[in-house]
Amino acid sequence: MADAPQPASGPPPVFIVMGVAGTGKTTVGSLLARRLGWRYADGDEFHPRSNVDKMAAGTPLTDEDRRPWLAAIARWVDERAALGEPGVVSCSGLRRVYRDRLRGGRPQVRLVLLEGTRELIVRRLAARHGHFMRVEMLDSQFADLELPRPDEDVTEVSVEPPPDEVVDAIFKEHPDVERLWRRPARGRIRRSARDHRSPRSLP
Ligand SMILES: Nc1ncnc2c1ncn2[C@@H]1O[C@H](COP(=O)(O)OP(=O)(O)OP(=O)(O)O)[C@@H](O)[C@H]1O
Ligand SMILES: O=C(O)[C@H](O)[C@@H](O)[C@H](O)[C@H](O)CO
Repeated sequence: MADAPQPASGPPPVFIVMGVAGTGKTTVGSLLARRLGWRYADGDEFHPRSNVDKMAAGTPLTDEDRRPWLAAIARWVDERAALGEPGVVSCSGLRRVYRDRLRGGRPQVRLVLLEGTRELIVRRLAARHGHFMRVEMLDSQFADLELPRPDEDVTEVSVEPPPDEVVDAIFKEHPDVERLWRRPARGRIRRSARDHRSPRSLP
């Protein structure tokens, strides 16, 4: 991180973008990372195959199923710190115990919860194709969701506006990241033809 001003101490920030399936974690998380020039990792990539198969078959995950997945995401956060790099990772983070596990001993973690009504998310999931997580799973996701209490210091943002505005709302609550941690437009200069395509169509 040669050209970003370093804060007084501690590892660079890592955002964990959370929310029930279909709230836009991938869409918003990857855009947030792109606008900051940071690395993005998708929480779905950390699931063991057995979890993906289970979700695809329409069975909600249990605490036990989620344990190795959360551990793998926590490892990614720790790797960022070891490299001295910031990052963004998505993770549903539905229950408080999961959030505590992810942020425990990691002061650089900033939790962001994406929020939308069931009706809005149903509409978006119904319009999304080719994803293992189907709209039928949404009720179980809302059932597991434990809304953060004020002591958790979670940034809650509505996903009703378009993705760019959702990211603006996150920046508004974290004004230091753009000022201190935005990386030069490396991604923009080198971005591939693929990145020039418009994002997945938004309903
Ligand atoms: N702010 C937004 N406005 C309009 N459409 C959106 C917005 N955010 C996401 N979408 C659309 O909603 C759908 C779900 O978004 P996305 O796949 O990013 O959610 P997700 O939380 O990552 O889902 P999952 O947890 O199942 O992986 C996608 O089709 C996406 O294009
Ligand atoms: O916690 C969970 O129930 C799951 O991990 C899901 O939330 C998925 O990771 C994802 O959000 C679906 O695509």
